[in-house]
Amino acid sequence: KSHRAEPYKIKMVEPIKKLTRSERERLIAAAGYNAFQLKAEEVYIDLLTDSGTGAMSDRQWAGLMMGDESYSGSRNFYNLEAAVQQYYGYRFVVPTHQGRGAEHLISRMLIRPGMYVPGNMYFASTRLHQELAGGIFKDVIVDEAHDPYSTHPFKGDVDLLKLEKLILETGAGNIAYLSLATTVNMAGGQPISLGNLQQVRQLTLQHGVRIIHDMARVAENAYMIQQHEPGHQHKTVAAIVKEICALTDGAVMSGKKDALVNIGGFLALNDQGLYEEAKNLVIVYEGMHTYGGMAGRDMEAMAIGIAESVEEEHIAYRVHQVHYLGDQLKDAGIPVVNPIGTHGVYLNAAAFLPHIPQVQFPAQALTVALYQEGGIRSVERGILSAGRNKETGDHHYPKLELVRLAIPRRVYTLAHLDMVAEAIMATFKNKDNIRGLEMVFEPKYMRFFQARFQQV
Ligand SMILES: CC1=C(O)/C(=C\N=C(/C)C(=O)O)C(COP(=O)(O)O)=CN1
Repeated sequence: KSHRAEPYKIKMVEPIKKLTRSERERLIAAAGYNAFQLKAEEVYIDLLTDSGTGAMSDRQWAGLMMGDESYSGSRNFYNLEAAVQQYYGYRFVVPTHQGRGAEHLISRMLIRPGMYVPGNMYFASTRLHQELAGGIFKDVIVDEAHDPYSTHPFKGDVDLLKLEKLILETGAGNIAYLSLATTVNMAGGQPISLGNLQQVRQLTLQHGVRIIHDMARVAENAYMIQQHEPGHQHKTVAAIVKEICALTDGAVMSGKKDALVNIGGFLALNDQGLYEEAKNLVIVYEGMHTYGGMAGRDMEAMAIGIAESVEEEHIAYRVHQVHYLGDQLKDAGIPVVNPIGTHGVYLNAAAFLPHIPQVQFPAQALTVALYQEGGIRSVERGILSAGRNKETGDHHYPKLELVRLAIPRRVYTLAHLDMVAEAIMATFKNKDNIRGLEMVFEPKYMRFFQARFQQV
């Protein structure tokens, strides 16, 4: 294995400790068998999410001291606006407190009840905001994305036939926009190819359908295009990022992933009219359009993080680190989603625990086992996260029953990931003793955050 070293040295540390197994068994039971309910200090290695958990650089920390906390017209807003224009190419920027703030605004602006919102697979908060605005999500991703065994290198691709069929059946006027994610989180952190995006753009322009780009992990997606899509290996990640953005009409961005901040996001648009509308609507929900729910210092840190996110050494190491863990697990015969994702390794819980039926939440049961075994916190990406069908009230039954091991940016070293691999292998050896779960408390929205369980 190419032991590529971290492209940074460490200046500040945060001690972590590992509790005893009996302490962990007691704590996860008290948490209703839901790792979201654990206190962070009860977790040894926290792979719950790569969102907002990254480490900032010395320049970003210095940027916090440059916070201009003026209520309106903050210097940091103009720096953020300039960074978005320079690195992403969008004309207008409306800051929001994080990604779902932008999702909320664009859903209210573009969706009328009954309209369709096609997308390359769903993301929980994105789809919820679409549905709260009366939209109907339609999955138009390629079939391979729903197959954990397929090694298709760009599972984030849109199936052009599915999209065209929807447009012709419903009429372009009934399509609010195409929600296009780079990368696709729920498929296992899978990228879209530039070739597919160009074809999607051609089809949508033909019918006058907007593309709104969910760009939380666009730098990782660009890296996969550079590395694996023929014809792009001589381009910089920064150039590919701009090419991707140029094929869309606007974007919602959670700065908490690729842009390396702990809070922050924005809505970016090219259409002046939509921008004026967003500038007004943001006041209602996020605050003035020059701060959008963020302190000036946070906007400065995000402007700097955007520039850092496309640096070649940074993004190459970031994805390499994820593949370092994924390849170890694959070599050990652990069932993982192929290809290995760009921000996390996804365990195929259905294959890991074939004795647990989907209605007993096998992926959730596996997250519990990983915490008991190694103090590792992971997240369920299966039937629990898929929620209930609005019409029937029954669970959605996704083909993908996964556990995501999301790797925070610039936080853990390869040695920590060796510990994670060891714990997963030990859990796999012991898998027949893992029991299913039944839900004893089910929240109304995005139930996976606060649901509680007991063991079957
Ligand atoms: C693709 C995508 C996401 O992954 C996303 C949030 N993801 C989280 C929190 C995660 O754990 O993956 C969001 C919402 O962003 P937000 O967590 O509100 O800043 C939008 N799009």
